[in-house]
Amino acid sequence: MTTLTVDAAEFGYGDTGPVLSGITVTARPGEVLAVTGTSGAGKTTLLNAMAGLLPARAGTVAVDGTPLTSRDHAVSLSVVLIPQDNGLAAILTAAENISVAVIATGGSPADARRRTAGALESLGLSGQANQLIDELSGGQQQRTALARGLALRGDVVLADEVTSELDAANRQRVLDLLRAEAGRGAAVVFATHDPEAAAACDRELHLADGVATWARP
Ligand SMILES: Nc1ncnc2c1ncn2[C@@H]1O[C@H](COP(=O)(O)OP(=O)(O)OP(=O)(O)O)[C@@H](O)[C@H]1O
Repeated sequence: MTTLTVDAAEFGYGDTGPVLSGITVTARPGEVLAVTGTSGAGKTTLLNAMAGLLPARAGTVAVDGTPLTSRDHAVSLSVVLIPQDNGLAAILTAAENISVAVIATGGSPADARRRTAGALESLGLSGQANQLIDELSGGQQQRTALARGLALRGDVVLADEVTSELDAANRQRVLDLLRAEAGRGAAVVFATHDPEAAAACDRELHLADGVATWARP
């Protein structure tokens, strides 16, 4: 069971002013935490910082008390990021994208085969396993990225706008899968601008004007 804590943190880019400041939030095992806000509010900024991609200018981002130093460090602590832009390799198939990620994080080839098939099936993509990413629709690509994230079985799962291109049935399927991730003990953080999706989460942190407030603590 792993807890990710952001404490009195400030985040920004280059020498420009802060995007977010005074951010304090804990992602707890067994919970789905929604991070909401309008476009540009800083949802991706916060999730990238939680993933170890963006250092805090002030304050800390820590996993079980250990401050994150880099993305590699976060990966070693089982922090999985499902990025907004999918991050899939276009020259690989859907199944290969997932298998490579499982093997890169220490899984055996047999693990990779089993987890890839399971993750694709859970997202309704068994029929797309051997298609190249470029041959998939935007929503299928988004579900493939999610399948890859789920196959990694992270202790912390950061899902950035993973329902933005999905129809209602697939959105519900994804919300159920994020809930299942929490059910196996992961700390799940889900960035979304969709109020209905946020309502399905346990707590909601709202970002606006560079600060965070609890819409539902
Ligand atoms: N790499 C970057 N360099 C400079 N500024 C950036 C960078 N990434 C994001 N920003 C700025 O940080 C602010 C927050 O952006 P961010 O992508 O975190 O918002 P968001 O809430 O995820 O938006 P959306 O819902 O549109 O994805 C914006 O003003 C954006 O222009």
